[in-house]
Amino acid sequence: MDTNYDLDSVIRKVPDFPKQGVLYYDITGILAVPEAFRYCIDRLEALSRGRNIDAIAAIEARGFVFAAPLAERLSLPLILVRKPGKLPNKTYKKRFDLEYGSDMVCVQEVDIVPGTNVLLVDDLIATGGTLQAAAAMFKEHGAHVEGFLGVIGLPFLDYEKNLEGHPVDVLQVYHGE
Ligand SMILES: O=P(O)(O)OC[C@H]1O[C@H](OP(=O)(O)OP(=O)(O)O)[C@H](O)[C@@H]1O
Ligand SMILES: Nc1ncnc2[nH]cnc12
Repeated sequence: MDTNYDLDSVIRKVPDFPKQGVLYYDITGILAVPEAFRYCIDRLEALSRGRNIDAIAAIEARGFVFAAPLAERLSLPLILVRKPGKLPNKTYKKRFDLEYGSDMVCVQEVDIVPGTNVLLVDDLIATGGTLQAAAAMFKEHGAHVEGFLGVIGLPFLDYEKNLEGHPVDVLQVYHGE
């Protein structure tokens, strides 16, 4: 593993996107630098190894980018948690509030296997609302949530409170402007 890559140096900060007053943490700067991207996947892998995980659940869209290589490295099934209207077949749905709006997460019914332990992965955790809704959907249908992983964490938006009860790990924390 590359030791201690400075992720902050490649995360682009964009004021007032997607709306006034939001400082947007843009992970495309990570993806543009192969060593930085590899470092993220190495770290996420190290945080996941040795745990009792049966599947990785990835949150659309930016969460897919990190969860997919992680699932492949761990040889675990990858479950896509998507926005409405994107998944075929029967789906479960859950509405939630975002830092900048509200949205809904969906998963194919066939992808939730009762009794399995699922690790939920996203690029950024702000309020935790997205992961909380996704986790509720898995739990309501009999799966266990093993924990949450993110690349960026914004604890000033209270995700620690909203996701309490399960381990939450992030690689880079920001404490606001
Ligand atoms: O912790 P929360 O307050 O729920 O916010 C975090 C979520 O918001 C962003 O997704 P966004 O809806 O912007 O979608 P995208 O990944 O498709 O760009 C981010 O990728 C997380 O999924
Ligand atoms: N400040 C932020 N930057 C990037 N993605 C986000 N998702 C929710 N809040 C965000």
